[in-house]
Amino acid sequence: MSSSVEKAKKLAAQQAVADHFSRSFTYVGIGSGSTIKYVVEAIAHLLKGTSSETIPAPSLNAEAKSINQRRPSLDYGIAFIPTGYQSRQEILENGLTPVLFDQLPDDVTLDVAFDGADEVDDDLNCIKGGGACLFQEKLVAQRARKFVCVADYRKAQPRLLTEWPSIPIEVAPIAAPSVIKALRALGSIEPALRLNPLAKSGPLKTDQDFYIIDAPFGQPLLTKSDMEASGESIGTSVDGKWEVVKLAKAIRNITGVLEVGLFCGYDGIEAEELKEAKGKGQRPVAVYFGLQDGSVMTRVRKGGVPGMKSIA
Ligand SMILES: O=C[C@H](O)[C@H](O)[C@H](O)COP(=O)(O)O
Repeated sequence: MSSSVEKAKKLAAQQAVADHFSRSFTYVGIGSGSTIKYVVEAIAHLLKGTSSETIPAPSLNAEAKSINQRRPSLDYGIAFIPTGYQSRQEILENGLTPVLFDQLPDDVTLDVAFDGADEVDDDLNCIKGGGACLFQEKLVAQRARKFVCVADYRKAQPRLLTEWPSIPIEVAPIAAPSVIKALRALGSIEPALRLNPLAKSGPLKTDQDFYIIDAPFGQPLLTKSDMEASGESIGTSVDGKWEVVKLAKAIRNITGVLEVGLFCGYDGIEAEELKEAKGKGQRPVAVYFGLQDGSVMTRVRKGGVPGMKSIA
């Protein structure tokens, strides 16, 4: 990987952490991939020199106290919720405390969740799963008060499937052939089971021991703005092109699909569009892109983040 790309990831991560992380937080979601490691490093750097003892007891809410009682070693009073094996390792290697998603008290909402993305459109819909993580990432993102993405300049595109070639889909192994058939019927061109880098090892397995199918669709996906411009409503397609929410819903409805790597949907509309499926989509409130010139570009949800200018 070129050093300019790595530098871009790091700068974006540092800016995202500066804008969206606080020492007073109790629950922080940590995504997967090569960019998230810079987020964890930036958080650890910020927390360095702050011991758990220096956090005044009243700043911890009831749930945190309860976790602390069960886990006296919760460093800095913050539980970091991983989205898979690599994510957990990043948390541990930076001296922070992972708490698994299924150990969270029922009524807890994460203060923030950070993650990477493979491609982000103008409306902040994302493709994720390029590194075979998407199911736990969606669980964690949906549980967070705010979901923030961090990426390098290559990921900023006007529409999804502009440069990123396909949509990652996590499927039950036994259903892989029938899901591939169903994806073809939806118009996917040569959907393929993702193999291990060492092909003789067979299909790549996710953290859930499921498979990933990568599904190309030939044309960029339409956004809400496209639908408004064409006078069509969200959830329909225009000239045979898929609108992102409609496609996410159609893929989720295929038997054998655990989750689709489209983090999408629009406030008020996403719930309606996706309620027959397995939950609503999830767009980030803000995406930070590290640029080649050493600056950071931010796309923010319309009407979106307290204290931040809305530009998307
Ligand atoms: O499966 C992987 C995750 O969705 C990643 O967050 C995504 O692929 C971005 O990864 P990276 O930061 O390595 O570009």
